[in-house]
Amino acid sequence: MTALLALRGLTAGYGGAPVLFGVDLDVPAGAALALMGRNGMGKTTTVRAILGLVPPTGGSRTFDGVPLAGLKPHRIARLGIGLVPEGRQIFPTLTVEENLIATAALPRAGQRAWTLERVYGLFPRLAERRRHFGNRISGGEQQMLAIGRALMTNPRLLILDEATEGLAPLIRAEIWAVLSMLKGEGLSLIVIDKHVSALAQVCEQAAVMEKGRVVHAGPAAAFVADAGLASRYLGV
Ligand SMILES: Nc1ncnc2c1ncn2[C@@H]1O[C@H](COP(=O)(O)OP(=O)(O)OP(=O)(O)O)[C@@H](O)[C@H]1O
Repeated sequence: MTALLALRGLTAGYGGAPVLFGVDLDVPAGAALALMGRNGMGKTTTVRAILGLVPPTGGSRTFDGVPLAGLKPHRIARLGIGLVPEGRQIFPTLTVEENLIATAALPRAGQRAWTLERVYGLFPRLAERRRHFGNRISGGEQQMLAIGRALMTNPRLLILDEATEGLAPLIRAEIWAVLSMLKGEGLSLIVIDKHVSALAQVCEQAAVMEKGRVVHAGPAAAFVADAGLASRYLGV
């Protein structure tokens, strides 16, 4: 089966300093992949390189069989890759509703479209805060907004970079429940997060990065079950 997203030998860096040294990664359609690794190993850079936000210097990226080389980030996003970026990047001077509308894109044929109502159904707190400015809502609400905003682009693959970082346990649980539901509806996911057991509840696949390469890939449940792997690769 062709992967929805396939990376082969992807290299990238910042200002001539290489960070990715040949990343190989597959995300089959409908699958959820946990992307793990210690700080600074290249997870965020991989995500940024997928979207062309950091220009790759070598290797290949394909999404649904389409080569991404040479495409601008907004074109790549329009193919159906939604990003919930590290740090949320909410527009502070737009309201919750305006944030959701700002990036909305048309669905693909046969896709059940994301609407304001559907996002509010997923996160009722956002409906209550719809007229509040982005910088006047809590961190948890901002994270829900970042997810809702990415969903409004009608993605086929949703990438979440540290989406539960710094959030209270109850809010984290709400976000994990939403991710499970989205996966259940057939959305493909790449999830970067430090909470390994929660990751394994949502993701069936795990990949671990070390120094700009994927050094382990396999079932997430097996990774969690083997304390030696977590200790070796994550230091936990
Ligand atoms: N904008 C940047 N300019 C220069 N170097 C950077 C930049 N962003 C990241 N790096 C470097 O690239 C390497 C990989 O960072 P990256 O953020 O991709 O790692 P990560 O696995 O996502 O870790 P973290 O969990 O800390 O975000 C690190 O050495 C980091 O210092």
